[in-house]
Amino acid sequence: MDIRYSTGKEPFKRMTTEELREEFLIQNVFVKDDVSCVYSHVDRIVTMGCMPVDETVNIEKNIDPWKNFGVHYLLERRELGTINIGGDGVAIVDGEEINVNHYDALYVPMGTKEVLFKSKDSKEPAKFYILTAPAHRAYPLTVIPYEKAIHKHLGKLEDSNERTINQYIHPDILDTCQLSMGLTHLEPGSVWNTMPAHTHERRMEVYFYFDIPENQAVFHFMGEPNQTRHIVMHNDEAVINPSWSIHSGCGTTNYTFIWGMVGENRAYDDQDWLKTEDLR
Ligand SMILES: O=C[C@H](O)[C@@H](O)CC(=O)C(=O)O
Ligand SMILES: [Zn+2]
Repeated sequence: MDIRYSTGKEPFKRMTTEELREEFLIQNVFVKDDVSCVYSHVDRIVTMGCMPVDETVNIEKNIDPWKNFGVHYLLERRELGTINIGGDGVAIVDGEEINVNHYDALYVPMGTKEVLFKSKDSKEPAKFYILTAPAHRAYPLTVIPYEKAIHKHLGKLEDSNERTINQYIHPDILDTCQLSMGLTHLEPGSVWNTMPAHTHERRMEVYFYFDIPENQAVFHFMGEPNQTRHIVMHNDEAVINPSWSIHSGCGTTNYTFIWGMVGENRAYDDQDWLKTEDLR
């Protein structure tokens, strides 16, 4: 398993492009009939991708629960959230088949012994983007269809940031131990996400960028507000943002991304807003 031990604010200032990418960038998220897995020591979040095409795929496929997590199965002491950005799919959770169609999310509680994913049509495979984090109790297994998410329309075309924030795993929808998750879609002509930028000292956040056409990219900005660096993101790539880091991107075109947070609280609005004029 790919393990990231993370870095502090001071060494961050001196990191090269390669070092930044090795530490924070997650590539090859979706591999046919396989599961990718990156363990970050930032709040112990694990970022995974599962793209079942011809097979029914067990999320533990590339995991040794005892060696990697010191438990007997992945979710013994963890909760899981996933959003399917591909074709319609099915999750099989401890034997129960659950439809998780395009743009639907699923929350799987701590204590779940087995999670399998499959696609309804191998010509249009499902793509399950997954986050898991340490948990202390089991909340109910919940499907959050796209229609049930909270849809927040924000920004304006004049500021190049007209977008819809779709909150799926959010306190107003369901309880979780620490996971929050949602999907933000930018309108054509809008390229900036999360501007004005913010940090949230109490939570870390992973961004997963997709719907980026070939030969286009998103410049993801991170680092302390007065020490920003960028990572150039291509399609289906994720980036780990520690709590002290801003996380904001500008694309060469519009795009979509999934954000996921874990840490101290789940209050979405507990953000430390920054003045754009103070960014460096
Ligand atoms: O803490 C919240 C997260 O950074 C994102 O939800 C922000 C976002 O999707 C956006 O402004 O476009
Ligand atoms: Zn944030």
